[in-house]
Amino acid sequence: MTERPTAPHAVRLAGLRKSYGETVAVDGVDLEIAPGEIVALLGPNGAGKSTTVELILGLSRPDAGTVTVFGRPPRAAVDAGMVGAMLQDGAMLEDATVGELVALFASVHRHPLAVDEVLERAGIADLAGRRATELSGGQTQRVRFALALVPDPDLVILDEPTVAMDVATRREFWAAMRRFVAAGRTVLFATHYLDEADGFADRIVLLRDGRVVADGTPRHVKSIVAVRTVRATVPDLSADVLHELFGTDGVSVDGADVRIRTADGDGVLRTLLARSPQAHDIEVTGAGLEEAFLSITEGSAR
Ligand SMILES: Nc1ncnc2c1ncn2[C@@H]1O[C@H](COP(=O)(O)OP(=O)(O)OP(=O)(O)O)[C@@H](O)[C@H]1O
Repeated sequence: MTERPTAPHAVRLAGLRKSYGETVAVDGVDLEIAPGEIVALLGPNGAGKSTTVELILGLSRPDAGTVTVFGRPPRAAVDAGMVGAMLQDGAMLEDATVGELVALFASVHRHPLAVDEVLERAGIADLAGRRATELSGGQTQRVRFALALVPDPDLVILDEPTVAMDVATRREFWAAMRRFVAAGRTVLFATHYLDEADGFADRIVLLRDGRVVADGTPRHVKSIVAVRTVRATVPDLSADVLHELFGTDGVSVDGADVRIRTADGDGVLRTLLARSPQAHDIEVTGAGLEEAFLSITEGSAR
C-alpha cells in the first residue's frame, strides 16, 4: 500500500505561467484542489488545459509560479506513486499484449496494484490477451486509463479521456471512474464535453486564454453568466428595428421568428412587449451548460 497523503491540497497552483515563444499558454493560474474533489478543466481549443496538466505532472516547468501535488513538487509526488496520468497520446508498445503492458508499467512502480486488479478496475479484463496495437481507439483509451491506475494513485489526471469512445464505452468508462473515486480519491480531467463536466465533476474550472474565467459547481458556472434565450414570433418589427433594439450579437432573425441571447432576459421581454403588440409564442429559457460555456468563452482570441 502506498502511504496515503495528508496534505491539505491534492493540487495547488499559485501564479502559474507558461509561454511557448510569443504564445502565453498559461497566464497566471491560481487553483487549489482538495483531496476527494472531482474537477473538470473545461475550455475551448488552445485554452491551456493540456499545458496546465503537463505542469501539474512535472512534464514541463513553469516560467513563473509554483505547483505542488499533495504538498510536494510534481515529480516527487509522481515518483511516490501518488499520481496516475492518462494523457492524450501515450504510446502503445508493439507486440505486447494489454496484460503484458500493464505488467511492464507495474514493474517500474514501487507499490503497484496486481495486474489482474488493474484490469478489473479499469473494466478491461476481457482485453488482457489482445495486442495493444490492435485495439480500437476507444479500447486504447481504456488501456491508457488502466495504466493510470497501476500505481494505485490518490490523484488521477486525465487529458480528454473519452476522446474516440462511443457512447456505450464512455458510459462504462465513467462507471469505472465512479468506482475509483468512491474511495475518496481526487480526479482532475480536461474535457471539451460539457455534458461530461456537468454530469461527472463536482467542480468546473473554466479556462480561456490561459486564465481561469469561472470556477465553481456546474450550477454556479451556469448562474454567473445567467444567459437567457428569448424566442418569439414578431410579425410587426423588421430585422433592422430588432437589431437596433437588441444589437446584433446573439440576435438572429429568420422572417418573423426571432431568437435573442441575453444576460437580461427580463429587460428584453419588457422592450419586446412594449414595441411589438403583435409578438406571440414568446418563450424564455435559461442557460444550459453549453450556453454558459459559449457565453464565457466567446471572444477567445485563439
Ligand atoms: N509545445 C508547444 N509549443 C508551442 N506552442 C504550444 C505548445 N503546447 C501548447 N502550445 C500553445 O499553447 C496554447 C495552449 O495550448 P494547450 O494545448 O495547453 O491548450 P488546450 O486547452 O489543451 O487545447 P486543446 O483543447 O486543443 O487540446 C495554444 O495556443 C497552443 O498552440
